[in-house]
Amino acid sequence: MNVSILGGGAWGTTLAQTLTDNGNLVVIRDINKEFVEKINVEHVHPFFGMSIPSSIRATLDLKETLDFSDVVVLCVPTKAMRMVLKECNKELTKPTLFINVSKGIEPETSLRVSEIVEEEIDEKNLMGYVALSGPSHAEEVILRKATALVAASKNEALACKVQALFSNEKYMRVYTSDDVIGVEAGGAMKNAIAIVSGVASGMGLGENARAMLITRGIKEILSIVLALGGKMETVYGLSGIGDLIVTASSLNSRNFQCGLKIGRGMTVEEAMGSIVQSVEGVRAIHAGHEIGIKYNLELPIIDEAFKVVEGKLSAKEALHNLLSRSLKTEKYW
Ligand SMILES: NC(=O)C1=CN([C@@H]2O[C@H](COP(=O)(O)OP(=O)(O)OC[C@H]3O[C@@H](n4cnc5c(N)ncnc54)[C@H](OP(=O)(O)O)[C@@H]3O)[C@@H](O)[C@H]2O)C=CC1
Ligand SMILES: O=C(CO)COP(=O)(O)O
Repeated sequence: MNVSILGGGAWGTTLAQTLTDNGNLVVIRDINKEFVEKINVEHVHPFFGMSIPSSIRATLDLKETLDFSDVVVLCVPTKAMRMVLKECNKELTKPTLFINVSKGIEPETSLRVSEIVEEEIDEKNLMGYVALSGPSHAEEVILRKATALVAASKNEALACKVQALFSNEKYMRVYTSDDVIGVEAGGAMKNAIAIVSGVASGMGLGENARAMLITRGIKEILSIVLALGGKMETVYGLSGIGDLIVTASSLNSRNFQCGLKIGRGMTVEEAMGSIVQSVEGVRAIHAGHEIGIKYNLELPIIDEAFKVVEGKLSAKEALHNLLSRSLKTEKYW
């Protein structure tokens, strides 16, 4: 098959390799001329520097990319998603399958990517939508290390199509799901908790504190996913707890690194500015806080994290607030 990828950063270029390994032809569109040249001329991954298959082509031209295929992988940061989709809708000439691999919630609207696609892509241009997510550091997938993902769609046939497209017996196993909300919301909110976990490490708190924040963070992710209409079982799966495990305790995670820097004393702006690649979690903290207000959810960790990223509270004060809450029975739903 021909597959188009929008966003040739760490993840987009890595998935291009997997798709190529599976016998597909891939064109990547990126706005960064340097990345495009690295892929086309040097045949190397723009971030990781290792060789990638020479058949992968990159271009700055959106129309050329959309004309290449009726399967489009969305891999730009969520903050750019609406703008990119608006541009796509103007150029599309056929019904297209959108596969979203970005993990975020839109800042101003708190919408998930499937909702942005519905708003921006005309019905005549939309074949369907699949969210593909799970514990998958690009740094490992580019080395073809064993990884599992979940492909979620309201349309079972399309979820199966994406499962077949990305699965590779040597290193990639894809499951299907019908819970788009659960996969998208869990994938976004795990980034919020990964930042919190990084902050705890940066403050010099121990592994006990990190385990506490991750475990109680799962409760908050669950509350958000259920409030938005997702399923509990999805939170327990690859896109929820699975991705939280890989993100909230790894230096490969940009979100964890961002938290680490905040915990060591950088401002949020300094921490974000020092990481070249996309960090989605700060916006996820804002979105989680807003969703909590809208649905009247108890989200102590996310609410304290919100005050920290807003500069209203130090991480130390936030920790004190969390520890001094009224004592209660442990409950998860
Ligand atoms: N890295 C990983 O391991 C994984 C990442 N993800 C998710 O994938 C998404 C992308 O992450 P990742 O690839 O790591 O991020 P990167 O920052 O590495 O890449 C994003 C790419 O999108 C481009 N881009 C930014 N804005 C626009 C725009 N307006 N129009 C077109 N292209 C744009 C960037 O160009 P420029 O450099 O010029 O800004 C860059 O090439 C995120 O949501 C992330 O959570 C999911 C799974 C794994
Ligand atoms: O989502 C990821 C791994 O599954 C990547 O996480 P970071 O964006 O924190 O690097």
